Amino acid sequence: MHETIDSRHMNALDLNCEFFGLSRLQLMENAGKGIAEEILSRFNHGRVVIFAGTGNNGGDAFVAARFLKGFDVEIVLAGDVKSELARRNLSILEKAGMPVSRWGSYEFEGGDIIIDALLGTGFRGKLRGPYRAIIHKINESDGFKVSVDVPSGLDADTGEYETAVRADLTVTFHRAKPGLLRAGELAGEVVVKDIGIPELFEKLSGPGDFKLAYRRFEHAHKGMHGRVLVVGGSPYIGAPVLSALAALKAGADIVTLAVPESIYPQAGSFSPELIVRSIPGDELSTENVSEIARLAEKHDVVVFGMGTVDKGDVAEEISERVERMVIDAGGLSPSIHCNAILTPHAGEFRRVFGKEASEVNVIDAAEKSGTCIILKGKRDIISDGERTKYNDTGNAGMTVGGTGDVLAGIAGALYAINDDAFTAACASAFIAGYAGDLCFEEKGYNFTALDVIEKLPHAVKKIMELK
Ligand SMILES: NC(=O)C1=CN([C@@H]2O[C@H](COP(=O)(O)OP(=O)(O)OC[C@H]3O[C@@H](n4cnc5c(N)ncnc54)[C@H](O)[C@@H]3O)[C@@H](O)[C@H]2O)[C@H](O)CC1
Ligand SMILES: [K+]
Repeated sequence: MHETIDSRHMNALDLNCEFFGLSRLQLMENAGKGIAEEILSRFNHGRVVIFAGTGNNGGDAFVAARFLKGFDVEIVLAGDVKSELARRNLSILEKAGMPVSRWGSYEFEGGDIIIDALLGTGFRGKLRGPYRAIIHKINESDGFKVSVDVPSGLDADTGEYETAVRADLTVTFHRAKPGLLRAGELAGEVVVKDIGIPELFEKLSGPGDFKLAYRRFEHAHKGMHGRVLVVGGSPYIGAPVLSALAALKAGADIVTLAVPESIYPQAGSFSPELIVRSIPGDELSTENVSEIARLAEKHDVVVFGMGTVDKGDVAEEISERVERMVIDAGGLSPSIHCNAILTPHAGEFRRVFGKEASEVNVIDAAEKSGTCIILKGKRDIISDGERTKYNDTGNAGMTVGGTGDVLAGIAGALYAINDDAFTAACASAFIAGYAGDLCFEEKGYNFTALDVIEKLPHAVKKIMELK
């Protein structure tokens, strides 16, 4: 497990915890109690001045204040508290009669302990408003300075800062932030507090993983949200069509479906939303590689193999000519020469890698093949050899034919807009299963692959609305 966690991944983990039932209010309570514990282990009385910002960093300190019994605590707000969680904890203090002042109308006369809860992982850009002035006041005071999560003004990821609190102690949560390791003296003593996030929650894909991968740009032009080339079919016709439709519903702007001419008429008749191309021959072969590579030039990713049998050799040759692939079904091969996401189920994994489909073997196969593997199952296992996560979304209704093709299409759409295969793979496994769960809620187990595709936009909307 990594020593540090950056802000984006910490936020993603928070969202995942909430999705798995561990609320941010609970995390804030644990964070606040952790701050108080560190203070109580060093002091047993004194004047405490808490400088609080407008977000959850302030919220943590409002919780801490409740545990500082025997201390003379006062709160100074830098501005209107925006975070609902922080506001809830502030109103508890107000009801408890704790003095709360506003920076503008507050005379700072120092304190024994100064708690810096102005800015944490939500700090972006240049310091705005009164923050620079408050930080200077804090740094001038001779109280014992405790920074919540990170010294305010420090970029939690890069460690860069212009004006930042010079802390004696920094109490950070769950894992250290990369910026803290680069901040040298500035952060003072750094203590990492466990805030009760189960280890498995850090290994389970959740909505936070999807939000790390999915983006929609306001001022975008066609193609910016991904151009996916789906190549497959023969002997099966429907499979590559399902992947292509899934890529569209997962947000890709342009999806081209390329199939052997033997099935072109049928494959081309399924949907006007797809650009359909015919490749010479009854079935795919290595002779088609130049044609496929030419088509791939206008696309960000090639999704290959759905509806084919035993086309690993074709996949290998394509992988020498393109940047990025998603490979499924008959296209699976252990020797792919480009960045790729492979989506085998247990049987396919045994066939392709000649080993049992266990977590250890998936990690080993991903490492040796230099690819990212999604081993599909009741619990999907996703690994790029270095990082490994699971996905538990989905249900028994997804054993119906075609859901694997749907996952391959989704992975194509997300890999088209993410350079990191692992990020795209975790997000794909999560949203495919989540869409299946929404289908189950509506229809029970007898839904089909087309139902999952139809549910995708709704699934994405629900996840992106989560704050
Ligand atoms: N899992 C955890 O680790 C938990 C961490 N917690 C704490 O939450 C903060 C992050 O909270 P967030 O609300 O996302 O952001 P901040 O409080 O850090 O700041 C946002 C706040 O500040 C304003 N702001 C942002 N940049 C600037 C700027 N340049 N100038 C002025 N103001 C700025 C912005 O408008 C926001 O209102 C984390 O550090 C932990 O302390 C959770 O409480 C528990 C779980
Ligand atoms: K802080």
